Amino acid sequence: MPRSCMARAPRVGYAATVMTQTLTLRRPDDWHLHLRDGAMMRAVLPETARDFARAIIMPNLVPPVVTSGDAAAYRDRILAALPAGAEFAPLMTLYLTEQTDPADVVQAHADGLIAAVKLYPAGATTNSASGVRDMDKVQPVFDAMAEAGVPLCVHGEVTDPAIDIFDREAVFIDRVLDPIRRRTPGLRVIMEHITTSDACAYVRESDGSLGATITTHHLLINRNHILVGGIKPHFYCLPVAKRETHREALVALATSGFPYVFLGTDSAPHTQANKECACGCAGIFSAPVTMPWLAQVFDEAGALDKLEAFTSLNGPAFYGMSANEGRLTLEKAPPTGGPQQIETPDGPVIVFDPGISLTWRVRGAENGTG
Ligand SMILES: NC(=O)N[C@@H](CC(=O)O)C(=O)O
Ligand SMILES: [Zn+2]
Ligand SMILES: [Zn+2]
Repeated sequence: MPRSCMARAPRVGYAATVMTQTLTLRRPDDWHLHLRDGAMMRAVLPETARDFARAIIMPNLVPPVVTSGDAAAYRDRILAALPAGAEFAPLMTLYLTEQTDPADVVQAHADGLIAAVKLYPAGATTNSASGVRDMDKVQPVFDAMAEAGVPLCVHGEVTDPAIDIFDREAVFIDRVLDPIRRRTPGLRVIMEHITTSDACAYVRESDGSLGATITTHHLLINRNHILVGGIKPHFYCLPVAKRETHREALVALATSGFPYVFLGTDSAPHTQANKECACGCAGIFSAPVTMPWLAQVFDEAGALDKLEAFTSLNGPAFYGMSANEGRLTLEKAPPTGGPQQIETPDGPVIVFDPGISLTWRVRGAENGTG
């Protein structure tokens, strides 16, 4: 990739102080992850399984994971691709369509096959063409989910072409999300990959039925990183990064210890060729470097004591699961120069690099049950 074109961040960088500080956390989980399928999945899966014990697996394959049968087959392909000795559990999701059968959803959840259902407004993001156009058509599914306690993960952006791309998340809250929640009492909702102070304010009002995930990259980049000094396709994702005040609101919320906010990396691999082209795909691949970058963000915010809540405690609590017994240790020391890209048979996938120096690294993981 054209490293010379990578952002030198216009905002103040982090100090590169070298100390022998360590931080041991319960092993983290990733509550929003794209593993894809086939050769790409085999290439990226070890990058998540190394640091994370569990991940919510996004269902936006082509074709999508729409039935319990699809989810079981996809889960088996993931388990078969795990490196020997890896302790990693994929938490499966179903892709909500206007044809989704409420009974299939409820049964799949009762069987422990799925952890959640995913709502993509049709056309909102990568591989969302089969998503929902008319929310009324899926109300019976929402009602059944509320009754059975099945969480709903949401890509929260409107697709109305009249709405500016930077406003699509805030408008979604008012026009779509809040109405769904009002007409479906008891429905547990996760607003995924939030990017705005509007979403932060909305989730802060939660009574426990609404949670939110925040990605690694939205804690580190703003829209200037994408657009100033040349267009940077590796910083392009959806929802698109917003202005700096929004990033600051996200950091404040993530580092606050607020119980209904947790990590969802949205690590979304696309090949370099599919990112660096005339119509580059949305998605940032952060799995290999997420934990060091998060340590740096929390360190800089003076909130290292809140990192474990964000990565390892709040998510399982929201989903009604136990925290992991294993541990992950990070150390404040210069990174050992991990790979800047992952090789796949389809071509390289570039690893997220916000263009400032990284001062934390993962020392290692100790597994435990759970
Ligand atoms: N976040 C992204 O920019 N892309 C994701 C889809 C998504 O999570 O919206 C992908 O599948 O590539
Ligand atoms: Zn999304
Ligand atoms: Zn995603």
